[in-house]
Amino acid sequence: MTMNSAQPGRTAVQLLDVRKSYPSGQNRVWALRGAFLALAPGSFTAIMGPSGSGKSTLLQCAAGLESPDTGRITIGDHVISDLSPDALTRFRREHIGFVFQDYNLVGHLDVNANLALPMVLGGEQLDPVWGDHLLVSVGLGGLQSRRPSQLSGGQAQRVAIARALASRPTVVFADEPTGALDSHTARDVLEVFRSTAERLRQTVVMVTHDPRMASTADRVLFLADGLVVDDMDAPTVDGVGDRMLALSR
Ligand SMILES: Nc1ncnc2c1ncn2[C@@H]1O[C@H](COP(=O)(O)OP(=O)(O)OP(=O)(O)O)[C@@H](O)[C@H]1O
Repeated sequence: MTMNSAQPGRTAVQLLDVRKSYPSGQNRVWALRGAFLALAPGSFTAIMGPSGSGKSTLLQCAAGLESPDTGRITIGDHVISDLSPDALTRFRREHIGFVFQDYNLVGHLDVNANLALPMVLGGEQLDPVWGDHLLVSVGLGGLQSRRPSQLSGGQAQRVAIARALASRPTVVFADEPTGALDSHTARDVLEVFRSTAERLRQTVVMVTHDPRMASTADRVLFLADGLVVDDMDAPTVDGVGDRMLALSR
């Protein structure tokens, strides 16, 4: 399959010729210059590329957090780039999870309240049995009453992962979810993320700078200058490292 051959409905995430620019003084800087991608349902994909190549912009556009200037973005059967801002917010709440690098937990709320927060903001309740199940799945059973300041970095990121999964989204995006963790904790957290998402049959898209993290994915997409320039199935640490070295030259 080429990167742009998949049809809507048979992919979990599809970008067709997505362009995105930001104002920069009198000019505009092009973060995405015509990005194509098609990701299979249930797949775990890593996005890599040199600094400034457009990884975060791609993730934010695909997750509906930023609007593209032009191009089409599809999640499942829904063309989200055509949705009104209100409809997009509703769609995001129901179908999309997002894990931020710096956890984004609310300091004065305990783990349980942080877990439920996105759903509560959307006017829904988190089923407590499901909430407990998620926390146990990410290895945090019994820590429901802790505040973020009473958690290690790895534990805080596990809460952030559980929170992204709480509404049972079909797709979970993660922007350097292990970037703030030491390598041992990072591997551990990623394994929990992967196995939990696998059990829930979710599609995961993760930006990372680390070839070791990328090599745990089913597939790695490489960005350069706002374009998806390469992809690698069954990645290895050395293979990913070599490809990154070639892109940085
Ligand atoms: N809000 C913004 N305003 C202006 N320019 C932006 C904005 N966000 C991104 N850019 C620019 O768009 C380009 C792509 O940025 P982006 O953050 O998507 O790249 P990246 O590959 O994620 O980089 P990094 O690995 O350093 O995080 C860069 O030139 C960046 O400076």
